[in-house]
Amino acid sequence: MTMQINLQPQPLTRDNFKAFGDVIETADRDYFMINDGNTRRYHRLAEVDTGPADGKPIINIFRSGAYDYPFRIRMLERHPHGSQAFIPLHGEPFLIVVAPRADRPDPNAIQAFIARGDQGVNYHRATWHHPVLALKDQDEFLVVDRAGDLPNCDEHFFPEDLQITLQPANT
Ligand SMILES: NC(=O)N[C@@H](O)C(=O)O
Ligand code: NI
Repeated sequence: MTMQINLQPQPLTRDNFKAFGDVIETADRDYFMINDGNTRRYHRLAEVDTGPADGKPIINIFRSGAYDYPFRIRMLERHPHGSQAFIPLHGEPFLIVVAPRADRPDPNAIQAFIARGDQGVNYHRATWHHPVLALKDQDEFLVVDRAGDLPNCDEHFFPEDLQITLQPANT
């Protein structure tokens, strides 16, 4: 018998995402002035966690195709040795699907969010998440994560009789 789980994306906020990571945004965030009063510094919105010894923080750009929604979530992944941040480069909203850190993702604990185009996310180390879910085809994201010798991407595929569906966001 197929078990169905429907995910309805909710607006991303600092509070509703804090179990999974950080929201990178300027809205309602503290800042201080630098550069002789010409620049606001929104300081330390998130930290880059590079985990064990040889980890190095790296900066990447992901250019991603967009899926059609509703979209079936067949797997989640995690990075056990470091954080991973996604910052949209073109002001486009995007979707996020996460589950709490655990040996395996709990399907009943999966949550979906929609990020505004002026929000990014920083997944904390080992947070289960779906690979980037762009809403606009070929959208680009600045991605800050970890390079190192240790394998840093665990994938978990859900059983075929578990149908997890990510619904379109109410925009
Ligand atoms: N594998 C990879 O670099 N990308 C994923 O980690 C992702 O979260 O999109
Ligand atoms: Ni990832």
